[in-house]
Amino acid sequence: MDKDSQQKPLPEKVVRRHAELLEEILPGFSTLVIDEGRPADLLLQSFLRSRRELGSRDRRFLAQAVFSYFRWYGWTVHKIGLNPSEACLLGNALESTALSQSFHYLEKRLNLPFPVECMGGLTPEQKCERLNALLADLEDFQPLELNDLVLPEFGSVVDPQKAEACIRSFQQRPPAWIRTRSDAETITTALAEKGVSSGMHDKVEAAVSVDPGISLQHLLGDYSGQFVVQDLASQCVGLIADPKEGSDWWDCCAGAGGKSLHLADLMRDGKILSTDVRIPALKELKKRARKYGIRGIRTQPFNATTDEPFTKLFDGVLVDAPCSGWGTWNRNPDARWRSSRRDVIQCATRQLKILNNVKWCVKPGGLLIYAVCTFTRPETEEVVMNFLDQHDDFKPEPFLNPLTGEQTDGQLQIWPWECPGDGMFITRLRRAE
Ligand SMILES: C[S@@+](CC[C@H](N)C(=O)[O-])C[C@H]1O[C@@H](n2cnc3c(N)ncnc32)[C@H](O)[C@@H]1O
Repeated sequence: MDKDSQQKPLPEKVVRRHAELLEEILPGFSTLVIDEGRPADLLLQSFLRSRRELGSRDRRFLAQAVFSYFRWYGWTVHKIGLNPSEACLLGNALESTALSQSFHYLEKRLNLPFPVECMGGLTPEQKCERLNALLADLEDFQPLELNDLVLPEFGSVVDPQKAEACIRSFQQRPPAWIRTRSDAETITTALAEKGVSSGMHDKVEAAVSVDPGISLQHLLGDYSGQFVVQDLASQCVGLIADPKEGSDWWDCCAGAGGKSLHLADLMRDGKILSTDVRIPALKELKKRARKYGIRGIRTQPFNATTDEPFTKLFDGVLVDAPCSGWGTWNRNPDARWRSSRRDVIQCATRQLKILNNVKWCVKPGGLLIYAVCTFTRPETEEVVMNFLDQHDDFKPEPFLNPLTGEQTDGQLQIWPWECPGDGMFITRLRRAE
């Protein structure tokens, strides 16, 4: 049941407004996301900026509705052929245990040719079976399959043993993760005092999970320097890099610095050069480092595919490479309709290019860490295999899986359901002395 349905009844004009808002935005959003590849969250942000009169309840309703629309789009629009408002209603029913007042109103306005059942408690397979039974009598109906929830080419670049489990995990929003910078208990206690339940990870000491959609910055304002919002799989990258105290690292695709900040916290007194092609992201990184009182991070624009590598050598180089991002589809349900096998292949080419370019900056005996938030074979094991084929001075170095404590052979695929959270592939390579 969503938050609206737990609160006091909404006035009729609000539920009508919700239905009208969906009718207004969904057709345009569909075109922009599906045909032009624009991210749904940015479209929504921009729409909400243009409609300042909408309150937090309306915003929450729209965000939830838009994301559930894209999450089930493969069945509701592609396969069943519903119009956007109908598809949004069915998408919401598929992930709720009861329709909110606004969706109830929408249901009455629409005239779906089958009964709308709430299936929030069912597994994706059970939902599939139930919908197939409900829709069986519709003219020209083709039975739904789990595979319809992603593009047909999905299976061509993913381990066939894992493909269905991946799709299943995309249909559910994972928790949000915090990396605590002091002790996890202080943060979980502070959250409990605000009535928010949270969980500590049993292996990754700093990691705390909370329900998605909670405004942590707002709730934990007094503790703002003591935690970083960072997905659990992303925290594993820093733990696997395991930088030594006082060492000197280069984070060559640093973005806004999630991993640079983690490396800095882990190494204490070390030095990090954080580079990226995006100058605004580096400015944000600087701002975040100041907020956390972290010194020792220097930023510099750098194009890791085309710029000459530095002459300086580092104890470690982290390549958190630009990738297809398929590992994040449970958080960004529209992203699966904006990416293709072609993107995966292009990303893999760029990833190998980056590794080949920056490897010269790893000291003899130093580390090269390669990470991507995806699980497609061309961007993970194949990139590493191609790199190792060309550079026999680098060898995979075994490490312990931070999530389980089990030994790996130097590379780890974290699947989205394992954290649960983002999927991430991480390799630790040691350069020969
Ligand atoms: C996965 S994101 C990095 C996320 C970041 N490390 C973090 O933990 O927050 C990949 C980054 O690579 C950057 N990038 C893309 N192409 C690049 C290039 N040719 N050279 C350097 N950085 C690049 C993107 O701007 C993006 O910030």
